[in-house]
Amino acid sequence: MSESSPITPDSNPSEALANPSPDIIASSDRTAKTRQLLGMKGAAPGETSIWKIRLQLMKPITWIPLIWGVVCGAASSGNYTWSLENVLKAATCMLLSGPLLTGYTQTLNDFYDREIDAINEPYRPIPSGAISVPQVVTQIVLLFIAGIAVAFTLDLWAGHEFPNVTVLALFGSFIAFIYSAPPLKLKQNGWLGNYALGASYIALPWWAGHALFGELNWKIAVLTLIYSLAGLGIAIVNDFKSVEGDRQLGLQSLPVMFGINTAAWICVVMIDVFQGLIAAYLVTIHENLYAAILVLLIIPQITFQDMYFLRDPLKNDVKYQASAQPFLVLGMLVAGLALGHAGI
Ligand SMILES: C/C(=C\COP(=O)(O)OP(=O)(O)O)CCC[C@H](C)CCC[C@H](C)CCCC(C)C
Repeated sequence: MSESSPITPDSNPSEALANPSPDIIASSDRTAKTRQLLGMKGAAPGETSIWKIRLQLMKPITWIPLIWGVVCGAASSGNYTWSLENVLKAATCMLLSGPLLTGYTQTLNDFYDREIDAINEPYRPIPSGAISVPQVVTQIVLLFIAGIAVAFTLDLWAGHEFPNVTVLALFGSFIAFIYSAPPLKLKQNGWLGNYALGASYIALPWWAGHALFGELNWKIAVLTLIYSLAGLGIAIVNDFKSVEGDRQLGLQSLPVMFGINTAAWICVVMIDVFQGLIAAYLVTIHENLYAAILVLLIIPQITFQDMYFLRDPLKNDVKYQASAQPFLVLGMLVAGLALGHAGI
C-alpha cells in the first residue's frame, strides 16, 4: 500500500475486534436478531416473544426456493397471464408452499431433532426451552391443517375435477414426515434424504404451480424429477458444515460416506450434469434460445465451483451457495418458460 493511502488511526483490525465500537456491537446484534427471525444459523439466543419464536421455528429463509418453484410451474404451464385473479392464485399457492407447508416441515424437523439439537445446537427454540413441546405440536398440526385447507381452496378456485393440489400437499407433507420422523428418517441416508430434499424443493412446488394454471402431465413430472437431481447436488453442499457431528452420530451423509473431496466432486457433477441434460432436452424440443441461456447460466456455477467449492468445500460451502445458487434458480425459470413456450 502506498504512503498516501488514507489509513485512519483506529483502522487496526485486531484492535477493532478486541475493542468493538458501540456501532459495531449494535450492528452485529441486529444481524444476529435478523438471522434468528429467519431461522438461520448464528442466530441470537434469548428471544422471548412467542410469535417470533414460532416464526423462527418455521425458518422463513427456507421458504424462498419453494415459492420460486411455484413461479417456475406457472411458467411451464404456458397458460399464465398477468390478470389480478392469476396473481392472487399464484400468491395463494406461494403461501401454501412457503409459510404453510415449508413452515410445517421445518417445525416438524426441529420437533424430531430436539434431542440431537440439545447436544449440537442447544440455543434452538425447543432444546433451549423457549417454547414448550405441546406448543410446538399445536403449531405443527395447525400449519398442516391450514396447508391442506388452502390447497383444497386452490383446487376449487381452479375448478379441478381431481384435487391435484390437495393431493400434492398431502404427499409433500407425508414426505416431510418420513424425512424427519423415525423409523424411516430419510435424512439419515445421504442419497435418499438429499433427493427427498431436492425433489421437494424443485419438483413439488413446480407441479403445484403447473397444476394450478394448466394440466400437470408425466413429461413435466419426469423432467422436474431429473432437475431435482441437480437439487440433490445442492442439498449435499449443506452436509459439509456438519460432517464431524454427522460422523459421530452415525448419519450417512455423502461427505461421511465418501470423504470430503469425493463428495464435493459428486456434488458438482450432479449439479452440472443434470442442468446440462435439461438444456439438451430443450434443444430436442427446438427451444434453442432457452437452451443457450440455460447453458450460459451453468457456466458461472462451474466457475464458482472451481474458485470456491472444490478448493475447500468445508470453508467455502456457504460462499459457494450464495454465489452460484442465483444462477441455478434463474436457470429453473428459463427451463419453465421454455417448457411453457413449447407447450409441453
Ligand atoms: C426439514 C428440511 C430440511 C432440514 O433438514 P436438516 O435436519 O438436515 O437441517 P437442520 O440443520 O435445519 O435441522 C426440509 C425437508 C423437506 C421435505 C423432505 C419435504 C418438504 C415438502 C414440501 C414443503 C411440500 C410442498 C408441497 C406443495 C408445494 C404442494
